[in-house]
Amino acid sequence: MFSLRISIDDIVNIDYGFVESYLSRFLRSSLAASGMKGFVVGVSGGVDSAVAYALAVRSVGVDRVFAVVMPDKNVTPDDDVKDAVNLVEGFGGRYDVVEISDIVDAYVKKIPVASHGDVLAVGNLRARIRMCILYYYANKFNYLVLGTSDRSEYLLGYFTKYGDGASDIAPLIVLFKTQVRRFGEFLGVPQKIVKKPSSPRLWPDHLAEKELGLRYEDIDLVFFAFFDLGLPVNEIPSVTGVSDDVVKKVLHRYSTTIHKRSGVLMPDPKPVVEQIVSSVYQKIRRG
Ligand SMILES: Nc1ncnc2c1ncn2[C@@H]1O[C@H](COP(=O)(O)OP(=O)(O)OC[C@H]2O[C@@H]([n+]3cccc(C(=O)O)c3)[C@H](O)[C@@H]2O)[C@@H](O)[C@H]1O
Ligand SMILES: Nc1ncnc2c1ncn2[C@@H]1O[C@H](COP(=O)(O)OP(=O)(O)OP(=O)(O)O)[C@@H](O)[C@H]1O
Ligand SMILES: [Mg+2]
Repeated sequence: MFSLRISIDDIVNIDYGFVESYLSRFLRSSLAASGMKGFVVGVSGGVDSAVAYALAVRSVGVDRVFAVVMPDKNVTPDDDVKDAVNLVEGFGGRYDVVEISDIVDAYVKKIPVASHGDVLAVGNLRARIRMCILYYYANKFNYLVLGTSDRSEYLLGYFTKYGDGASDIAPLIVLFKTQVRRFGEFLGVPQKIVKKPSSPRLWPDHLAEKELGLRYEDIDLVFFAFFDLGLPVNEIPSVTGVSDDVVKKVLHRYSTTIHKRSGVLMPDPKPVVEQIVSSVYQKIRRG
């Protein structure tokens, strides 16, 4: 009997030339259809935004991409700012550095219930402040906000709702995190960034794999087996070598974050509309 085994190599060893031409066409045609003039992107010094930036520059030209580096001096390592700036300067790109700690402090001071001890709420606030700043640039320059989310983070719901999860266009959503790293190498993103452990930097020493209690290699194997191969959950451990506990943990994250990938919860307008329509018909019948 044939027994299927897959490893992370099956996922990461793909044709990145094909991926680039597919995503570049997508960026160019979406930009043309939108009537907007370019892309604005938050560049953090991490791999996702570096790859999104490099892809955009190679797709539409460096003059149509603006990078905004938005450190918070309380949580962003200086090295991240240097990596972000070096990346953009390496492409000859335009950028601003906007330090956000005063903005975060102003919110915390003004909101009666807020305190810096609310680690998650303040962390998410940082992500949402960055979103507001990016949309300022988008409005001002008639640009689209380029999202940086990869498929692993998206399926895990590992992003701030209406923070880094909010954008106009998100090309990397087709690639798992492990693939984004390889794609970064292919696009010429510096090794230091490609190899940097993922971190949202929403609080000091915040590391993605530590917070999740999961490794991206396992996450990507599980999602690939479940969504792309369509395997039943109980077969995933033997096919991927990922333990049953980890498989369940990954899929639990997916199922508890469905609200992050759907629109705003809205009631069906029909019952209210029907009342109005029936009174209009009564009026018509009465002449
Ligand atoms: N069932 C439901 N239906 C509709 N809405 C629902 C809901 N359950 C919660 N909500 C809403 O969603 C909110 C919770 O979502 P959210 O505010 O996003 O907050 P939450 O998911 O709790 O936190 C964000 C997570 O994403 C991670 N993150 C953030 C930013 C960047 C990155 C990165 O990888 O770089 C990672 C961060 O470390 C943290 O683990 C609730 O406060 C509530 O408003
Ligand atoms: N200091 C920052 N300056 C500018 N943009 C930022 C900053 N921190 C976060 N962002 C934006 O929020 C996005 C989400 O952060 P996230 O940490 O997931 O991505 P990353 O840092 O690019 O890569 P990684 O997930 O590997 O850390 C970033 O890609 C970037 O667009
Ligand atoms: Mg990061």
